[in-house]
Amino acid sequence: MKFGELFAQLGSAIAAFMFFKAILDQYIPTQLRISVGKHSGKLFSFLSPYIQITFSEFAGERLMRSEAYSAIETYLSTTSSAQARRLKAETLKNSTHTLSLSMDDNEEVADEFNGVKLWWASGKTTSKNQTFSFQPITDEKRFYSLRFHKKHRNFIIETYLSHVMKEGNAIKVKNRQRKLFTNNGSSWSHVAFEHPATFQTLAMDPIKKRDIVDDLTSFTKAEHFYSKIGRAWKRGYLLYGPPGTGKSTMIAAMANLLSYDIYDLELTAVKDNTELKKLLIATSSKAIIVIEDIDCSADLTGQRSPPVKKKDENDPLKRMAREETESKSASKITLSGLLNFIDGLWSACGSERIIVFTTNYVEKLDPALIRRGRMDKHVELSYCGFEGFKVLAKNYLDLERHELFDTIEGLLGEVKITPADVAECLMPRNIVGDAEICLKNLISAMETAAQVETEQISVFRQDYALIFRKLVKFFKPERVECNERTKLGGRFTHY
Ligand SMILES: Nc1ncnc2c1ncn2[C@@H]1O[C@H](COP(=O)(O)OP(=O)(O)OP(=O)(O)O)[C@@H](O)[C@H]1O
Ligand SMILES: [Mg+2]
Repeated sequence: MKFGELFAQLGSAIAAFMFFKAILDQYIPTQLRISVGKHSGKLFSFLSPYIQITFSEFAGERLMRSEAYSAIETYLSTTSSAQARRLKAETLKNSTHTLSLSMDDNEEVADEFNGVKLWWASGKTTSKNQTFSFQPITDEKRFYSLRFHKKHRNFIIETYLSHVMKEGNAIKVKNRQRKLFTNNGSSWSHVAFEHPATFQTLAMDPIKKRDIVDDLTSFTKAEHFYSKIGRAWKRGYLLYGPPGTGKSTMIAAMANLLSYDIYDLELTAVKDNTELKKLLIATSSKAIIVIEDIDCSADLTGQRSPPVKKKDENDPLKRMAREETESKSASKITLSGLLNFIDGLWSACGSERIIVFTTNYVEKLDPALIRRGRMDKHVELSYCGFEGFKVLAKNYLDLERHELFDTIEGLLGEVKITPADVAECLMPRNIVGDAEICLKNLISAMETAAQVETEQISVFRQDYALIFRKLVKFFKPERVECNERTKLGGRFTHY
């Protein structure tokens, strides 16, 4: 058949179809047609064993993107990148170097949960915008639709959908750019939090480390438990130890482990307890609130001013001085203000928060501040042990073993050296075959420290002997004669 004939036949078929459609449209009433359409849809869904749920990007008239839509989009990102043939890529919010992938319009991917198979499809509806414009503006509404067998209706609605929301939000929290806040008066300002510390790179006793990681992870899963026992969902950590033992590094590792923001509270910049309360209310959940060097941060003695004597009250100068002192002390944070911050009624106005105090002098702190229940976990970060050294050697030099390790283990048992100092010795200085030089540097630093320590002990003992002799001479002069003869002081110097 020639092409011209084929074209003519096709044209007459279309004309015949249009003719019959016009007659049908004219003689069959509109109501009947709509009703037939509706019933055929019902008939189809009655016969189909599948149920469909649609999640619109912008629900109703709201201008805000639907939380459910964006949680689904995040939840499906891994499945989409594995299955969809057409994907959309965009950079994550607040991040220029991380891409997020989602399926393009009109794609479908399959998912499986607890052995139940279901399908997610992406789609969009397009409508013309009513506003006047020379350029026709189209309004696109995107949606996801979920299709599953009707026998799984209850399981999907009650279990699967909440799993999708939870997972999607958890992935979002993990991917988001975290923030490091600092307080300026009663408000917070922030920068991006980009500290790379992790528990893997933290040098400390592995059993202690495991315990802390377990404690933190079970805390994040314990929402139900905390509400069951009637406690606010928060946990207090006290990190103490000498400078350079990794307290601040551990806070960064905690934030990275849990994907939390950090609120670094500078107590000295807070005017009073009211301002402290405002700051607390302004913190979000999934956050670590840190007060570093709590012993130096404020005068937290909790002492009240002594009662005013009657004669002082009559003296105008003394009264003025007292009022000035009182007004000054009213603009300071008190111990009770801080205790309220940690576990007063207001402390429960956010959830999933960790409060961390650090100090070099745990013995200086008021016991009320750090009692169990307030600071639930007390963690001592101490001088570098051999296990800690091995972590640093792996991090800094990529070394898991070396013949000098035995010497180092021996010296670490004798000398108090902080992980910060060990790390400094292990820092490669761009020399080829550097690792051994670094280890030798560390050994000589520890040998020097050991020598200094011995000298200090002997000086201390000499001083001690001198003081002892003076005391004895003061109380029992006749015994000193005897002691001098037996060279008591000299014996001390030979220690
Ligand atoms: N336990 C550790 N593991 C790994 N690195 C550590 C550790 N301790 C210290 N460092 C290294 O030493 C540096 C200082 O440590 P960090 O600031 O955490 O000490 P700190 O205990 O907070 O000291 P300070 O009491 O003076 O605040 C860190 O940048 C880190 O590189
Ligand atoms: Mg620190």
